[in-house]
Amino acid sequence: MSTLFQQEQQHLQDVLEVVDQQTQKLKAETSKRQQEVVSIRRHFWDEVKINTDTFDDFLETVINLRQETQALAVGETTYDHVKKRLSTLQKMQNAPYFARIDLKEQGMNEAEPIYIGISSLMDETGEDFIVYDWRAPVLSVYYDDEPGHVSYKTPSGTVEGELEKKWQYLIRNGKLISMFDTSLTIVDELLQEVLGQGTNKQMQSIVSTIQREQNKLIRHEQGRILIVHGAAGSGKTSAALQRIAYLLYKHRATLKADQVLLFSPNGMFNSYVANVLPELGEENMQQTTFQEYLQQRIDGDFTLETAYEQLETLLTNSLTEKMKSRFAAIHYKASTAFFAQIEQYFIALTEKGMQFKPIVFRGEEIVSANEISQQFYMIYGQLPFAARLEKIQQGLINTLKKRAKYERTKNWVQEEMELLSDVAFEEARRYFARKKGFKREEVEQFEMSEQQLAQLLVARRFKPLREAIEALEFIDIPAIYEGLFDENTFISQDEHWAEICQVTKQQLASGILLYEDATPYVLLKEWLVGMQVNRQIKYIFIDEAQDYAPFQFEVLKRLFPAAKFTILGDFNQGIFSHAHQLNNFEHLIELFGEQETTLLAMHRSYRSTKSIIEFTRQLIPEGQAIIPFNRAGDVPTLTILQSRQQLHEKIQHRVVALQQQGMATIAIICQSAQESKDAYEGLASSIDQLKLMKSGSAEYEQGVIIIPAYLAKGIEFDAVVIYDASKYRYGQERVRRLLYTACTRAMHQLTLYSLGEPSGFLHSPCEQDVIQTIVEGE
Ligand SMILES: Nc1ncnc2c1ncn2[C@@H]1O[C@H](COP(=O)(O)OP(=O)(O)OP(=O)(O)O)[C@@H](O)[C@H]1O
Repeated sequence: MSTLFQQEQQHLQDVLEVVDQQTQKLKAETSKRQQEVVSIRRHFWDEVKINTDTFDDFLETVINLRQETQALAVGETTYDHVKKRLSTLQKMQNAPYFARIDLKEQGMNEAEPIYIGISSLMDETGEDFIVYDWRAPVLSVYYDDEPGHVSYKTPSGTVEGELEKKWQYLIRNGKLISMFDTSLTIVDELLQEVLGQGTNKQMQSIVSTIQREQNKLIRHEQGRILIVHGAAGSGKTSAALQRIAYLLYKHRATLKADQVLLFSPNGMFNSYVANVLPELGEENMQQTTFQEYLQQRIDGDFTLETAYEQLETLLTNSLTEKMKSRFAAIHYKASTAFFAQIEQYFIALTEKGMQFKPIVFRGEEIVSANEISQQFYMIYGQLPFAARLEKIQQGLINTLKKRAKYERTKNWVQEEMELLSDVAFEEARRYFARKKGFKREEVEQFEMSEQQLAQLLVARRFKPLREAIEALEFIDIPAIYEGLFDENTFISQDEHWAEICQVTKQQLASGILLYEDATPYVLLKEWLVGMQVNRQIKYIFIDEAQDYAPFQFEVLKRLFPAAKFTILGDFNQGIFSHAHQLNNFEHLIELFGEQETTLLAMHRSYRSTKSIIEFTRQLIPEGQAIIPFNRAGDVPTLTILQSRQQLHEKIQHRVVALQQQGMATIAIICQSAQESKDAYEGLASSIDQLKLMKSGSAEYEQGVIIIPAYLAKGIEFDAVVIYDASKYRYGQERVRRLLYTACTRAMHQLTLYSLGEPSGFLHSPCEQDVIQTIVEGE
C-alpha cells in the first residue's frame, strides 16, 4: 500500500471523527430542541390569557398570542434546521467527501488541498473548512478545469490560481476503497462503477461524478431561458436536479424550494425523482404536470382528454380520413400561428362575439343572456374589456340583492321554514344571536323572528349564484371557444382550416375536450376572466420538453412572468404528434429573444452500455452525433418469431435468465396501452409478480413490469425487453421515435422480439451489425 494511500486513509479517519463528534453534539441538540417545541405546544394556552373584556385586555391577548406563536415558529424552524443538518451528517458518515483539488491561489506560497463533499464541514473553531460544499464558487474549477492556470468567480470578484492536482475517491461505508489522480489521466473508473450498478427504485444524485458539459447546465446563470437539447441518457434530468440544488445553495438567502417548480411528464416520474434533493440535503421543489394545470383550469367545463389518451387513440387506430384530419388539427392547434389567431379573436371580442349565460333562479330567468350582451356591447361598450365585465358583475350582484329581498315573502320560503329540522333551526338561531352581539352564554335568550329566518334561507339559496357571478361564470366560455371555429369568423392561412372547424365543432358538442384543444381553450379562458399569473415562482424546469407544443410555451411564459426557465428535452424522443415536425428548440429563441436565451447541447450518453448505444443511435437520423460512454455489455438481440405462443415462451425464459444475471428492474415495453394489456394477459400466469403499469400509476415499481413506451419515458431499467418490434407495430415514420425512446430505457441489457417481419427501422442496425438477429422457425 502506498504511503499516499495510507495518508489519505488517515485523513479520512480524522474527518470521520469530526463528523462523528458533530453528529453526537447535534443529536443532543435535536432532542433539546424537540423538547422545547413540544413544551411550547403543550403549554401554549397556559401562557396565553384570553381576556376580551375591554379593548386593552383584548390587545394584550393578541400580543400575547403573537409572542407565543412566534416562539413556536422559531422553535420549529430551529428544530427543522438541526434535523436537516443531522441527516446530512449521517450521509457524510458514509462518505464525507468524494474528491479533492490542490489549488494555489494567487499570492499563496503553496497549494492548499480542498476536499469536496455533498455539504461543507467546519473544524471545531468554526473558522476553517475541512470539507467544502460541491457548490462553493471555487469548485467550478474542479468540474471545469484541467491542471494549470485557472480562475473562478466569487461574489467579491474573480480569483486566479494554479490548479495543481485533481483527485477522486471511492469511499464506501467510511472506508477508502480507491483513489484516482484525475489530473494525470482521464479516468472513468468511478463513473464506470456508478453506472455499472443496478437501478434503484428512485433516481440517485450524481454529485460525485458530474461531467463538464453537465456542470455548464448546473451552474448556468445568464438570461431568462436555458434550453438543453441532450441525447437520451445524457443526464438532463439528473443535471437539472443538481442545478436546483445548486440554485438553492447559491441563492439560499432569497430562494426557497417552493419557489422552484418542475413540470414533469407524469405522477410516476414525480415519485421517481423525489429522492435526489433530500439526498443532497435540500428540500424538494414543487412538482406538477401540465395535465394537472389544464385539469384545474378546465374545472368541469368539459371532460378533458389526457395527452396519453390522445396518443393511445392515434397509435391504435388506422390512418383513416378522419384520423388524417385529426393529425392536421393537432399540428395547427400546437402552433404559434394558432396562438396569434386566438389573440386576434380575443381582441375582436371587444366588438362582437361574446356569449353569455342567463342568470337563472329556481328555474326562472332573472337576467337574460341578451341583456348581459347588450350591457357589454352597448351600455358599457366604451370601457375596456375587463372594466365592462366588472360593471356587469356589480350590476348582477345588485339585481340579486333586490331579488333576494323580493323572494323572502314567497311561498317556497314559507314551505322551507316549515320543513326545517330542529338542528338547522337551532343553528340559524345561534348564527343570528352571535351576529347581533350576544355572548356565548347569552345565546339561549335570543329569539329569532320569522323574518330573520326567511332572510337567512333566501341568502343561502342565492349564495351559489352570487359566487358564480363573482367568478364571472355568466360568460359562456365554451360557446365563445366554439365561435372561434365558425368558418366565417376567420380566414386562416392553414389549408385544413375548414376541415378543422367542422371536426372541432362536432367534437365540442360531445362535451369532451380533446387534448389539442385544452391549452387553447384554457388560454382563451385565462384571457376572458383575467389571467391568474404566478409571480412567486422564480425558476421553472420543464423536463421532456419535446412533448410541449410551441403554443404551450407561450402560455407558460405568460403564467409565470417572474420565472427563469430551464428547458430540457430530446427531439428524438418526441412521441406526441405535434412534435413530429420539430427537430430542435430553435423556435423557442423567439420566446424571450436571443439576448435572454442560451442553447446547450449534450451529446454524451451515460445510461446504457456502449453496445446498446451503438445500436440505438442507428435508429434515428443523425444518431452518430451521440457519444457512448465506454461501458462494456452484451450486444442487443432481435429474435424473429412466428407465433404469439412462441413469443410468450421466449419472453418468459428471457426474464428468468435476466433475473439470474441479477437484473432487478426488467421492463417489457409495448407500443401502446392496448398492446400492454394484451401482453399482460398473455404473460401474467407465467411470469411471477408481473405488474402492468397504466397512465394513472403513481409509483415506479421494481421487479418485472409491462409498460407502454410513452409511460416509460424519462425512467430507466436494468433490462428492457421490446415485446414486438415488428413492422406491424413500428411501421410508420411517426412511431420511429417511440421505438427509440423504448430502447434507450435500457441500462445493461436490451432484447427485442418481433412477431413476423421486423420494423424497417431495424434494417440499418442489422446492416451495421450492432444487433444480433436470431430467426426462430415455424
Ligand atoms: N455524471 C453522471 N454521473 C453518474 N451517473 C450519471 C451521470 N450523468 C448521467 N448519469 C446516469 O445516467 C442515467 C441517465 O440520466 P438521466 O435520466 O438524467 O438522463 P436524461 O438525459 O434525462 O435521459 P432521457 O432523456 O433518456 O430520459 C441515470 O442513471 C443517471 O444517474
